[in-house]
Amino acid sequence: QNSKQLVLLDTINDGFAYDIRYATSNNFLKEAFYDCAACYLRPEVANALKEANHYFCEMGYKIVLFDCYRPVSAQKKMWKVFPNPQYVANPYKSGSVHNRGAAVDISLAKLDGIPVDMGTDHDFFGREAHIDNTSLPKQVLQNRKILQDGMRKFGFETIRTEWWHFNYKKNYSFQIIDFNFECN
Ligand SMILES: C[C@@H](N)C(=O)N[C@H](C)C(=O)O
Ligand SMILES: [Zn+2]
Repeated sequence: QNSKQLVLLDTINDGFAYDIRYATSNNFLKEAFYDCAACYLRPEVANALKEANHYFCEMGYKIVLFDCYRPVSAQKKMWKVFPNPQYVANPYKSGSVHNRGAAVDISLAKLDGIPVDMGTDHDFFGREAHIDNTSLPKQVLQNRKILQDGMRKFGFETIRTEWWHFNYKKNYSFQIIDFNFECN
């Protein structure tokens, strides 16, 4: 049942760059807690993201994926380390839109792979990552605007505290999915 609710993004489109942080130790838990670097999403979310990537590609960028569907067990691990609902959704309340296969953590890179400067790294939990923080270099503000404007065109919404996080429009009305990554 669950595997039908989610699709692997690379079976829909191969134009994305992958940097799935929770499959590596380069994340705020400092340990890999995904079995593989996969991006699972609900089909309608995957299709919207494909359209967004096409739009960015025409502008000379591609989407870099940091996180897509996130198992509830992973959300609980995060909450144990950093129980601050401004930055990590509480798995014991409504949970995260990632747990519903309808949120992504992303950035942009140029088509040659050079990362675009967004001012902080993924999962920098502080004021510099907030999208209403205008005390940042002009180029960073411009880069974030390109990302946000592009994503909004395809049905994605921002959250105030994380420039990298986007919820697909129906967000919390999607059911939580309990699924473990299928890895080759
Ligand atoms: C943990 C961070 N990458 C993230 O996705 N935060 C939001 C608020 C979430 O947990 O849904
Ligand atoms: Zn997120």
